[in-house]
Amino acid sequence: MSSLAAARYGKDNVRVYKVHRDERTGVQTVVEMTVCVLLEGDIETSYTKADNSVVVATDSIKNTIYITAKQQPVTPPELFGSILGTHFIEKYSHIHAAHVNIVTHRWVRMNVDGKPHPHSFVKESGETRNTQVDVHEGKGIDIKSTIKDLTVLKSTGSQFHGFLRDEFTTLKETWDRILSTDVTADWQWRRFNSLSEVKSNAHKFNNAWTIARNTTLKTFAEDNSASVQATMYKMGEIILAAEPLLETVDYSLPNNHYFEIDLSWHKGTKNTGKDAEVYAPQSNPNGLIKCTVGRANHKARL
Ligand SMILES: O=c1[nH]c(=O)c2[nH]c(=O)[nH]c2[nH]1
Repeated sequence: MSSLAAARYGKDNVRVYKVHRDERTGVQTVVEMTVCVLLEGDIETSYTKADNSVVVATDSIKNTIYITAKQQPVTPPELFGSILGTHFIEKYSHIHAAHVNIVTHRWVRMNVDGKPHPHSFVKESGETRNTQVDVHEGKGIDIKSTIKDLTVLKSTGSQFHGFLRDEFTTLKETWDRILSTDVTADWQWRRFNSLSEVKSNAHKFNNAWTIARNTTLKTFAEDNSASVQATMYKMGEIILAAEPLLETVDYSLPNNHYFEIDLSWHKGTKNTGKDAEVYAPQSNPNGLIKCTVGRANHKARL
């Protein structure tokens, strides 16, 4: 005998673009996002008894995403996700949770001849702004915001020494190395009790994103890094201190290695240590360093 232990379903990879046209100034603003909505509730019989009467078709879920984007603001994404998720639990009495994931692509206004262009944009690298919104009927709304794939490199100002040495160690200590990573930073908001509470705090979402991004870049650039671990912890501390509604800040940082190349085989060319100029960027393997920074009263899960 088996039973359904868990189930959720919905539409993934729904690509949506919305333009706002300011008729007065002629300035247009665009948002492009990729949305996933998964629903949970009294839907067991659709799996166990082929009962489709409880199924809100994933096609209808996609349509709802489009209609909500038309009728409601799509920024900040945390607000749009909350409005969308709340719609499903209010509209369908047998749906008890909606999980909304939004990836917002970075179309940044072009500067042409030093002036912001009214309707032309450039996509800035692979970086995205994401949010995961989980709306739980009768419990509230959990929101996590994310910066994903913000790729950075510093050519000095990073060290790594004093690490444990034993019979498995070959890595040399360094007081000056290249540091590069693809930043994933998440910040978890304390639970919102209702959609109206999300709405009354909506101005904080863009602000927190700006703080998180600026803090990540500034700390990365300015910290004379003892390790990825020590630098990422400093970032998390600063972000938590700046926004009281945040419970935790998470970082996940691959250490994208750049290896020195010994070129002494060519006419005694010096290219190591203080003479190193030409390096070999590595794609794998890479270090992967993660942490969650919480408040002092936050229970650690180490
Ligand atoms: O900043 C670092 N942290 C590590 O844990 C580690 N391990 C390693 O080989 N290089 C590095 N660098």
